[in-house]
Amino acid sequence: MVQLSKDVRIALIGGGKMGEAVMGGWIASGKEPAASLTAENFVVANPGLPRREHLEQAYGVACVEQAVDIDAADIVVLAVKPQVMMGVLEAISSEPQFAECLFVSIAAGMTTERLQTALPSRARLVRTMPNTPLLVGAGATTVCGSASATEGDIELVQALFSCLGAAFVVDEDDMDATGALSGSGPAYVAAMIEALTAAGAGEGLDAGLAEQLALQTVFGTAELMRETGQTPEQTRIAVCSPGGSTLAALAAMDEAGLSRAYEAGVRAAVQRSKELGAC
Ligand SMILES: NC(=O)C1=CN([C@@H]2O[C@H](COP(=O)(O)OP(=O)(O)OC[C@H]3O[C@@H](n4cnc5c(N)ncnc54)[C@H](O)[C@@H]3O)[C@@H](O)[C@H]2O)C=CC1
Ligand SMILES: O=C(O)[C@@H]1CCC=N1
Repeated sequence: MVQLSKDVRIALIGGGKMGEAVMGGWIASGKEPAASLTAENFVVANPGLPRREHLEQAYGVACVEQAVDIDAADIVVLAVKPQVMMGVLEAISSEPQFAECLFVSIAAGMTTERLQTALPSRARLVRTMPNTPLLVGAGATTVCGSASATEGDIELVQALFSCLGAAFVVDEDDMDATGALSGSGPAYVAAMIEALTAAGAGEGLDAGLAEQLALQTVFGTAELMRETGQTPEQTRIAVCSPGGSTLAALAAMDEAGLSRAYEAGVRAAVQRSKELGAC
């Protein structure tokens, strides 16, 4: 098992939604290698004062306005939007405190080749694609190395994100597709719950009840499949009585282009990731 020194210094650049979720998850985690991490191990750089005040109050972490104000770091988590990433890296690339850091990017689309051009020459880099359920310890994160990352770096980052759910090492060529599937995926599932709620309300159900039924159905189906090891196909077939209402529903959904809609959505997200990577 990979270990972290209890004095490890982790800098978070970008204290927004995902940065907070990752840092907060590590601080709260009882799992190795995050178990020993406390607020003392972190410093956050974020230009907006309200976010800094929130993070200081909620976690007791030290916050600074700009990344150049960070005085020391071993690991740097890059949690800014792709549109500002290169500017952030250029501002710190010649700062001596970052010269030998392990950088961990969570940004959509930005390739390790591109990021590495703006990093200090001796810095190492691992790229990840997490998702928002890591807020509740149920994230899905993909991890890939770079030309500069060691096997130990990749193993450490996978282990750290495993503290926040499941983490899978993949080839970098698959990162945009994994972002389009699991990175954006919570939005698709939430949109499905919204659509089912609206459809139930359209059939006369109370909207609050319809939403609770849709949510519990998504949760219960995922639990059922995880606990029994059923495949999606087995789960689907088990619900479909011959000549029954579920088969009628799936046929109508197919006719309305549901699976083509998922294909088109994931393709659009991959395309947009590639555009963001070129920002
Ligand atoms: N929201 C999501 O579900 C996911 C987001 N991501 C990636 O996470 C990254 C962050 O996204 P969010 O947290 O959603 O965005 P966000 O907008 O909530 O957070 C970004 C933070 O960066 C700060 N920031 C802007 N310029 C800065 C600078 N020069 N130095 C330091 N901080 C700066 C902003 O003030 C903001 O607090 C993005 O690269 C995104 O692609 C990855 C997976 C999922
Ligand atoms: O929408 C986005 O660009 C980010 C990346 C994956 C989820 N949110």
